[in-house]
Amino acid sequence: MNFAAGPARRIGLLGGSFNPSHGGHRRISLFAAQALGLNEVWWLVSPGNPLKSDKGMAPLAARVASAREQARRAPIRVTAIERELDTRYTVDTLRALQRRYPKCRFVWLMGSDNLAQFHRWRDWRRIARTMPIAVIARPGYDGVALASPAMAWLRRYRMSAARFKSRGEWSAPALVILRFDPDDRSATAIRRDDPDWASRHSDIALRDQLTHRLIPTAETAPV
Ligand SMILES: Nc1ncnc2c1ncn2[C@@H]1O[C@H](COP(=O)(O)OP(=O)(O)OP(=O)(O)O)[C@@H](O)[C@H]1O
Ligand SMILES: O=C(O)c1ccc[n+]([C@@H]2O[C@H](COP(=O)([O-])O)[C@@H](O)[C@H]2O)c1
Repeated sequence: MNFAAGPARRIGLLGGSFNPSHGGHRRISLFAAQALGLNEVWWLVSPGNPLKSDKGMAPLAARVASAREQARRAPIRVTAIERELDTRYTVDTLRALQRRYPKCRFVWLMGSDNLAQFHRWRDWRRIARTMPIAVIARPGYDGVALASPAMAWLRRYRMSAARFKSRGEWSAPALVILRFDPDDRSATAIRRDDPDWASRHSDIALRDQLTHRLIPTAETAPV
């Protein structure tokens, strides 16, 4: 990607299954962008969460299509770049992204449900040393996240969103907890209420495939 000379672009990375994507993803991304002073948020639609079974997981193309729909007209890029990078573990993905986009500054975004089990991720301390982390409060998970093994280690690196936003350079580890009017939407609830969501998105995915946009990378994805 070519960037004009000038200050580094500040990018939030939200990895997820997006099975399917929902308004909560959009809302937390826009909120994080505003609170942290980000230029963009990139959604990394995961080929497969290493801790989740494939059972009930819709095809990647349908999940990407649902994410595109949610990201419309927002400074959010939808990518399935892990497929292109051939990475599955976040630690590997983040290293590869930093190598590929040296002019970007990245912050890893996740909901507090993921902080609660972050200590189970491969090389999670290395992830924290690779880039700052911002955690978005999620109804029902904040207590368990704050009491989690990862939080016991991360809390010494905690800083306010205002301090983070005003910093020219970012360093890691750094942890920002973002609190806002919590959003209780979840993909689990959508799958329960609308089990056929993926078949509708398959048509969109097929059309995208025909126009060679099935799996957008960060370069090709629309802003
Ligand atoms: N309502 C929400 N509030 C805060 N964070 C959220 C919310 N929904 C999703 N996230 C975060 O967005 C990222 C991607 O989420 P994901 O695609 O797994 O959706 P989900 O709703 O959590 O799915 P599922 O219900 O299948 O677990 C994760 O870091 C998750 O914690
Ligand atoms: O790297 C790991 O060990 C790891 C373990 C669990 C989840 N992740 C990543 O966490 C992100 C959120 O996943 P999910 O399924 O909760 O939306 C997604 O990018 C996954 O690839 C990563």
